[in-house]
Amino acid sequence: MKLQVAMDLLTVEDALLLAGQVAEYVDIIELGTPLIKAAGLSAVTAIKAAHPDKIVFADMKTMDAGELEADIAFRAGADLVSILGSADDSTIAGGVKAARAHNKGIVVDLIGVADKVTRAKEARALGAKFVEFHAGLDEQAQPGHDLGGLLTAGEEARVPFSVAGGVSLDTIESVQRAGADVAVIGRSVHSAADPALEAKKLRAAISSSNS
Ligand SMILES: O=C([C@H](O)CO)[C@H](O)[C@H](O)COP(=O)(O)O
Repeated sequence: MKLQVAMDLLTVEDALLLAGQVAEYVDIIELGTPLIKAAGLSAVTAIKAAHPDKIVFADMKTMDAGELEADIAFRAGADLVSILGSADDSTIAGGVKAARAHNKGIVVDLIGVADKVTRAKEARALGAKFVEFHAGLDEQAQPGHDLGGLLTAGEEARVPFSVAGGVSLDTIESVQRAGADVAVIGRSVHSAADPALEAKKLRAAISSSNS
């Protein structure tokens, strides 16, 4: 299972600092949606230039104009770009067309989708590299939120998938047991007192479960 760490910060400087601290332990560096909205796609370019050996994920959360938005993110240096599962099929297909032109990938984010299993299969059939079973920050803040539902849905869908939604050191092994291809971590790393140490522990937790 790959480890994806989300730079959910607001400036390129802060993102570069965090990426520098954690890159050694991480497979995929995500430029979070708030960062892209605050700083623009220059954030993607800066991170890819600093970490050319890492997979760079632009969390665009595109809802329309899939081909155009994916194209500008790939041109900026992204290897993976997210499109929302709630978007029209043509938006996902447009993003996939751009990804194929750049030899890159689209990730379909199932945030807010009620029937995640069905939409995951549809997204994969449309050409998504993988789908993200995701409970967003607002959903996580609601009483009774539990990662378990996402993991069960991911297992059931039988497509390549990532899991995002408050994943931490306490839960990363359950994400791996569910068969996820990627664990996405935001606050557990960027809000940690020592982000590098947290990323190192997450990497170790994955590695020990592999053996
Ligand atoms: O995608 C995210 C969210 O929608 C804000 O843009 C986060 O990167 C994702 O949820 C991972 O963050 P945590 O939930 O804090 O682990």
